[in-house]
Amino acid sequence: MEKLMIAGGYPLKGTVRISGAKNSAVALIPATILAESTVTIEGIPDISDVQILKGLLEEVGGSVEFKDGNMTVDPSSMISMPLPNGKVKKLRASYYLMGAMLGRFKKAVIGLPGGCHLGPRPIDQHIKGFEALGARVTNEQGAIYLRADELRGARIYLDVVSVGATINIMLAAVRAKGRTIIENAAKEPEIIDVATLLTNMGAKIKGAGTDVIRIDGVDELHGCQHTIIPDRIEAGTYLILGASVGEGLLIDNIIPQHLESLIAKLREMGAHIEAGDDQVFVGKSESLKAVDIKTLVYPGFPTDLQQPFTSLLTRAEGTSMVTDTIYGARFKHIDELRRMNANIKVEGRSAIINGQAQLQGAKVKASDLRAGAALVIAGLMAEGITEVTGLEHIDRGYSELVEKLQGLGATIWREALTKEEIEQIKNA
Ligand SMILES: CC(=O)N[C@H]1[C@@H](OP(=O)(O)OP(=O)(O)OC[C@H]2O[C@@H](n3ccc(=O)[nH]c3=O)[C@H](O)[C@@H]2O)O[C@H](CO)[C@@H](O)[C@@H]1O
Ligand SMILES: C=C(OP(=O)(O)O)C(=O)O
Repeated sequence: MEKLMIAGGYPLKGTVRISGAKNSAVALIPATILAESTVTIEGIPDISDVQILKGLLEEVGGSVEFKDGNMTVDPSSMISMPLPNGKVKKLRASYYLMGAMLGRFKKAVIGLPGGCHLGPRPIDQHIKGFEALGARVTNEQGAIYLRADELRGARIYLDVVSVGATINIMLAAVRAKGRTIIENAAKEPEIIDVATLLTNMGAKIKGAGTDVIRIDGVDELHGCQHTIIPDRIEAGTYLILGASVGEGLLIDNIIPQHLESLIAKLREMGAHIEAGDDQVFVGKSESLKAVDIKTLVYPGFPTDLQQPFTSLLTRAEGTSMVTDTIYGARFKHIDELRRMNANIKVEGRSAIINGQAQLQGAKVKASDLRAGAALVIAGLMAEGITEVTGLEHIDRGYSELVEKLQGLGATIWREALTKEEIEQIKNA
């Protein structure tokens, strides 16, 4: 077990290249199950969620190679092996195995998903969609059993705009007989990315990226080659870092349109941002003003950037309010930021941040992935040394974090935990 050591208070400068999108990769990899021959995806990030999904595809008989960001999956000898326990519980996105296996094999047994603890993460809309397509769905001892004699296209209205449900229903519907219409669909870029892969495999999908998606089912899907989109959340994390402690940061391999809500907020704070085609430059910010943000479905401000953005707001002049309408309990990073001298209080779904605090290095714990990113940013802003534990969360979503930050001039390294520290974590 390791911790991150950060010597804060020094400016960062230079270019950082963004990896492929975690939240696409975790859906694209299960989607390969639907093909009858080899699928290659370029630009897959080397993160633990990806390694776990690779293992799960192998468990069901797939042959998977993952080297230099290219993942090649031969799904031809896969079988519908039940996956009620083990690795599936380690990540949220294992729920995409439900849609993909149901689409290909018309049956699946998948344990209820894990992932970051952000409060309740229901999957009722996924299940409603599978049932509408003709599947019988039961929950038996913590695993979801799905069976269908055949899948038939249906009109499905999502009661809640959900990225997960939109993608999962799409995965099953591409192999249903006839037309499926998903109404009130989510519009996130990752949905378009998954639809592009499926289309490359021979699926017929129209409207991905809008709130009505039409899918005409096909009998067979074939292998193909696909390049993943850049990770807008990783890119946003570095943009926030650039505004906090940057003296000129160039973020490379980014789609600026995917981050309009963040860029608008950073500009409103007074940050200097220049957006190009696939690069964004963040200049040194002398003074920053407080702003309010509210997380919303895309193209609103992403919930996944709310926590890193909170760290930045601690140095803004004035009082800011952060409201998370997607995951109202996504505030576990706040206690840790307080340990670092931040002046923040939580009221219901909102955090109220009184700036300008000079953060101080401290021993803190990442409770989830983006809380980890928030603490790394805070550590780089703080005076003195910050020690961050809970790296297993950060490793789920940030490829080569230490190397990328070192490349920008940060003093950051990983260190083995002492026996006493391991004991303390076990007893906590
Ligand atoms: C809308 C949104 O910002 N979604 C983010 C959320 O997706 P994630 O897939 O976790 O969440 P969804 O988009 O599916 O859910 C959005 C909201 O709908 C609710 N819900 C969802 C499914 C369901 O069956 N029933 C239900 O009530 C959720 O509790 C949540 O409040 O986290 C992902 C990883 O952090 C991000 O990539 C997504 O961009
Ligand atoms: C919460 C996240 O991941 P997951 O939904 O996979 O837990 C995230 O990407 O911010």
